[in-house]
Amino acid sequence: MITLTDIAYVRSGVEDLQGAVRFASEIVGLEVVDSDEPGVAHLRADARGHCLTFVQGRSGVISSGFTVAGPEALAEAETELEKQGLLVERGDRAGARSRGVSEYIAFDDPFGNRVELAAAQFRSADPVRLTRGAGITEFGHLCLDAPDVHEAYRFWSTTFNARVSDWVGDGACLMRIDPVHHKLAVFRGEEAALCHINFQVDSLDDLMRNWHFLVDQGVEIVMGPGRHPTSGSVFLYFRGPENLTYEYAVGGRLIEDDSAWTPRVFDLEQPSSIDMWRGPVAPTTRQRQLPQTVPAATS
Ligand SMILES: O=C(O)c1cccc(O)c1O
Ligand SMILES: [Fe+2]
Repeated sequence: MITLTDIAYVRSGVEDLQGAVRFASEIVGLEVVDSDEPGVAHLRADARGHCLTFVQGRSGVISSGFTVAGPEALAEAETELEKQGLLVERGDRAGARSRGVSEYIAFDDPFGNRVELAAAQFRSADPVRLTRGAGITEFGHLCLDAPDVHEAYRFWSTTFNARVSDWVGDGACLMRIDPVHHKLAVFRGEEAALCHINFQVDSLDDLMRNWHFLVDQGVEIVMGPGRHPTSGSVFLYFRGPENLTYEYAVGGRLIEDDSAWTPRVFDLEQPSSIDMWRGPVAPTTRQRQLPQTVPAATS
């Protein structure tokens, strides 16, 4: 079993690099990190050197990154994944540098979501300079799509240390890899995709201020403000350029004692299973997974 220690980053292809960066910084509030790579832009939310990277090119998610404990754990993971019959690619130096990690491997999950594991993600000792006072505290979770969430859970819980915290029927599997209620979620979708990327904010005031700010800026609100009965967080989903859905959330339960927690199943047919305040539920947008047409190591 491979132990994931944290989520690390999302890497996304965008046709309009400037537009994507402008939205992520001026609207979402992330810090733009200096980059000397042409056609590549990095954004920062927390102590991670960066957690969101845009690569000029075809629109769609390129990969989702996680960390393991170190180089030995990464080598073991590589062996383990190959033993399972997965095609594992070793990242090269340029790829590692671009990801802000020491070394990494890449593979596709059974549904075609590109997953990367890093031995270490570089931290930055510089204070985060959020572009506006959005109150972002951290990259909270990432959510992938797969046609069968139970099958997805079999993969994430047998190959990795992911534990289901709650189900929303056959529609969503919310998984933890540490006490945070979920850092990884899989939603039912027709094909592999990035459903959304979550940033935690400091307070309910931040979330509500952000909501008004987004509305003022003409940003499409996908859903919320609402409250998830599962994690208990207050959320707001909104749509950025090229179908990248962002979520701000505040709060969210911690599950400190694994043995004391029984995953709950909420009825997918009930709107209150996603928003216990029963706000309007809009279809979420998703960023489709780009096929790996070039070796992952250089993409
Ligand atoms: O926080 C949650 O519980 C949650 C539930 C459904 C969908 C989500 O994106 C969530 O973050
Ligand atoms: Fe979420």
